[in-house]
Amino acid sequence: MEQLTLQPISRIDGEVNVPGSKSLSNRALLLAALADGETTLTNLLDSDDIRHMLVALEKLGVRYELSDSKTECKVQGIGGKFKVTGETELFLGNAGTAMRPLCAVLAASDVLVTLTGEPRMEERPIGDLVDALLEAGADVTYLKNKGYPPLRIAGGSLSADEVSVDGSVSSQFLTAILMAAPLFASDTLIKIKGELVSKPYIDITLDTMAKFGIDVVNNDYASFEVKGNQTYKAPGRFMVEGDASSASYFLAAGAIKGGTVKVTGIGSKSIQGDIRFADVLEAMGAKVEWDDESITVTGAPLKGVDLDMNHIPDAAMTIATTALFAEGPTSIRNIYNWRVKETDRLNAMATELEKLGAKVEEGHDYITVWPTTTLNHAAIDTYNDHRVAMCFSLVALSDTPVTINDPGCTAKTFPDYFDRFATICH
Ligand SMILES: O=C(O)C1=C[C@@H](OP(=O)(O)O)[C@@H](O)[C@H](O)C1
Ligand SMILES: C=C(OP(=O)(O)O)C(=O)O
Repeated sequence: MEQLTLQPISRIDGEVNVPGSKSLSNRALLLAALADGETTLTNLLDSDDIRHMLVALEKLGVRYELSDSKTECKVQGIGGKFKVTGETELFLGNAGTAMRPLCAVLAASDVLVTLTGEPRMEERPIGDLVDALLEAGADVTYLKNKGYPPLRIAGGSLSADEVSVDGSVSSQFLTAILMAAPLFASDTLIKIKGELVSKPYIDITLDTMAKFGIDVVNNDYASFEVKGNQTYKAPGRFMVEGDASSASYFLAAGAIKGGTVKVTGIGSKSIQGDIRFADVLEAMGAKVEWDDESITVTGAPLKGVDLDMNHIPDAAMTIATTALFAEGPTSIRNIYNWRVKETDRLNAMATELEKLGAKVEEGHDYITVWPTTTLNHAAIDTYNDHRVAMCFSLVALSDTPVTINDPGCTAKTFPDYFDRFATICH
């Protein structure tokens, strides 16, 4: 297995332009494919999750041209539902932003498809989304375990005056129904069951749909109204913002060991909820400056915090390792769904932090981390989880080296993460 050892870093300083947002890239690609007209996407993320969406769209008959850098893509929209004859298999890796929205859109299209993925994808729930689609008349069957991919979808006309979707495990189920609902044969009232998690991702969905010409009525996140029989309209150009979750590692490094780190490509105008990660760093004691297109963090002594981070589930992982550098314990709360992402992240983070010598309490839906004066040099297992690999790079900001097992797993969302991280390490 490949390993990367990072030696202790004495100073952090610099500017980093983060690659395009995963969440926006995959939403915009799918809507550009469905839209009437041509869309040029710029600053597209080039990573495994996006590649899976691109390959799937190609198999669904969508024509696009990808630039050599793979960050610009001209998509010829099909102007309606997908129509493919014969049976098609789409392999979607471990990309939730491909699996969930494609599942819903394909259920409403004229296709016969199987959706498959990596072994971990077969353990990531999708039953709440399938249940909602069944209410609208979809034909979806589980090929292995009930409630999990792989799935077989015999697409067709969907309609329901009302569908209810449970939002308490993943917001991606609601995102998927929202994106598919304009293709339904009737107007739909989408009602949310349970406590909606990761709410800011719904704002990304609604904002992207609006840019593709579809307005949704949002009744305070309790229900949503979407008109049926609509066609997405190509906006001409769609510029993908930088990825706010990817920014978190650089911003945290600045907070811990700055110097000053300026991240460009996202800023106060960003639609991504993960920009609120900078507020957590500020609450811990770092100095944060906002611009429309950048966020700048300057280091200061940090103190532990006790916060609900349900709204920033991905960036919150970065707080778990930042906590090693704060005075006093840090609790990250209301993050049960860490358990159903790339790995059981609550367990993975607790296990790896303990290897470093930190005291950790792993709760059902929270984690508390106590800093320790000396850290052990450990080989961090990454569980094929890009974020475990990236957030443990921060351990090198201590006096102890850190070894990251399988650093290549960052390819899911940030293939050259370690090279970019090196540019701010001095
Ligand atoms: O819609 C999205 O783009 C995402 C929603 C979040 O998932 P959950 O809603 O499952 O928390 C997030 O963790 C994921 O990385 C991306
Ligand atoms: C949870 C994540 O990914 P996915 O989009 O596959 O859910 C993530 O990127 O942290």
